[in-house]
Amino acid sequence: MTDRDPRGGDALDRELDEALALAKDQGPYPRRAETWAEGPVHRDDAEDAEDADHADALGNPENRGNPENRGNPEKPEWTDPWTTVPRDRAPRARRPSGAPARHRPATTWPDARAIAARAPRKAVAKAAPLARPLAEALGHVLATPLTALTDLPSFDTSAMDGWALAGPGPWRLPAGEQSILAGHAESDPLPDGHAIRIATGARIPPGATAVLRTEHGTAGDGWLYAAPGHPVTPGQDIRPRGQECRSGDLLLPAGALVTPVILGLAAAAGYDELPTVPRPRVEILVLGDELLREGLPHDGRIRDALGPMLAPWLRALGAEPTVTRRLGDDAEALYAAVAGSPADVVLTTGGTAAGPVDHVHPTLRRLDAELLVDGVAVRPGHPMLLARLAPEKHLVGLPGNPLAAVSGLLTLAEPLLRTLTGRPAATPCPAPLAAAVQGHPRDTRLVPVVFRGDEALPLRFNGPAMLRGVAVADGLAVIPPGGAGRGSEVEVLDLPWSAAWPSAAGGPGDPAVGPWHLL
Ligand SMILES: Nc1nc2c(c(=O)[nH]1)N[C@H]1C(S)=C(S)[C@@H](COP(=O)(O)OP(=O)(O)OC[C@H]3O[C@@H](n4cnc5c(N)ncnc54)[C@H](O)[C@@H]3O)O[C@H]1N2
Ligand code: MOO
Repeated sequence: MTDRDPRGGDALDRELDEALALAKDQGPYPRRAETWAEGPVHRDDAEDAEDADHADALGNPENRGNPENRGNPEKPEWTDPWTTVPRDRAPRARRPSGAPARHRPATTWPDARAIAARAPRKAVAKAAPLARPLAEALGHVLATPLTALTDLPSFDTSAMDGWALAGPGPWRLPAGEQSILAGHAESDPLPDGHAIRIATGARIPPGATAVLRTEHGTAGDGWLYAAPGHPVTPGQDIRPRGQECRSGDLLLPAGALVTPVILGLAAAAGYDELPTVPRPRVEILVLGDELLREGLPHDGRIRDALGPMLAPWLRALGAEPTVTRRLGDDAEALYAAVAGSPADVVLTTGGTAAGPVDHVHPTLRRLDAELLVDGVAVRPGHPMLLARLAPEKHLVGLPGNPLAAVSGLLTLAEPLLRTLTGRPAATPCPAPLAAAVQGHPRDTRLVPVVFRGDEALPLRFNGPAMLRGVAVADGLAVIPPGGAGRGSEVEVLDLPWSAAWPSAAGGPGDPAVGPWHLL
């Protein structure tokens, strides 16, 4: 960090000292040294100016800030990506005049995730497992490893419709229309040189050495002949007992999130119910007087984009969203809701910054909460926070801008819930970038991408207030401070449903794809 900072190490060291002194002065809030550990990053005028310079370098034809440059690709229009005020009218610093400076060093993005992952002192996963019928287990987390209760297949099985045969041909067929069908009990042994009709999934009779597919054999006059070009090899088209697993084999580790496929596998392996982790309960508090629950935006009011999105997303992370409450900008209502919440995790949206109706910090102070993360060096979403309200009760404060809230969800809520549910971290999934991505000088960026072949293609509509890019994304690329060139390998955070999108998004003509610019 120091290397990249144009102000030099001494200035930064001084700032860190100031920040630490300030932290001590602030008493119990924040109480954790972790919050300050990764200085010296804090918002100040100099950094605001850097943001502005950075935005200059990007250029942004999406932006209609400067009418002089409209439509001129050589001279991109400029706006401060955070305030969207054109440069000629933008103040150099975003801090409201007269407002006290908030010198809180942001936690680095990797540290923020690590802090969130180790925040719970006692994983909910350690509680006694709940046995759930398969029909109710979807989306829950396995409390114990899933071991096979049977061999699979549980008997030697015909893989094709045709004839079961014993030894080399031609083969004698039984008189009449005898067939062995799926579900039949074990049939009589098949003598050498004999064959019998068999269906896919039926038990192979004792003595049979292979299956000949219907289309590869000719039957007539009580004899079966293999068609020319289709010699029979021993074992062909027989699925031997235990081919997929033996009884007692480990099929899945504890901590796996139960998907539709896992329900199928568990049923095949003999389960009627699954041992699941009790889900951490999450209460969602949506803040903002401006938010509408229905209809079109009007009179400066906008639709609540987060209320509908968060509960299903949390469920996909193995949590139990108990209720979504819209509290407006009412400090007392927020205090009462957080103080009285019986949930394991309270998730707030909006109100994390320093505006006149941003009540999250004051509420946490009032509750004497332990602030574990107070701002993260990530774009979008830097005002996100994580607090401990009680030994086993946490609050994740998501910023109000919708993509910033997604960033907070992936940065803080996902690791916290992962630990609470006893799930392992996903294996990092690096992919080469299909286009260069401009970075923030010192913050990590999370940018929606789609996979095209092996490459991650950055999407447009990636501004903090936009969901249009992430709505069609396969994941969010983690762009390190300073940016990443075309072809450079970056981590891509998966979205729980990304497999549903491979061909739907990013095709020719999809406006979500390029030309790519940071918004
Ligand atoms: N002085 C500063 N102001 C701001 C800073 C800063 O560092 N200093 N950071 C900016 C950034 S970045 C973000 S992100 C926001 C975060 O603000 P809050 O968490 O306090 O969120 P709000 O002010 O309540 O809302 C921000 C924005 O998002 C809209 N919003 C809120 N909730 C929803 C929702 N459920 N659905 C759709 N849109 C929502 C809200 O109307 C605002 O437009 O602060 C910046 N300011
Ligand atoms: O605009 Mo803010 O970066 O967190 O969304």
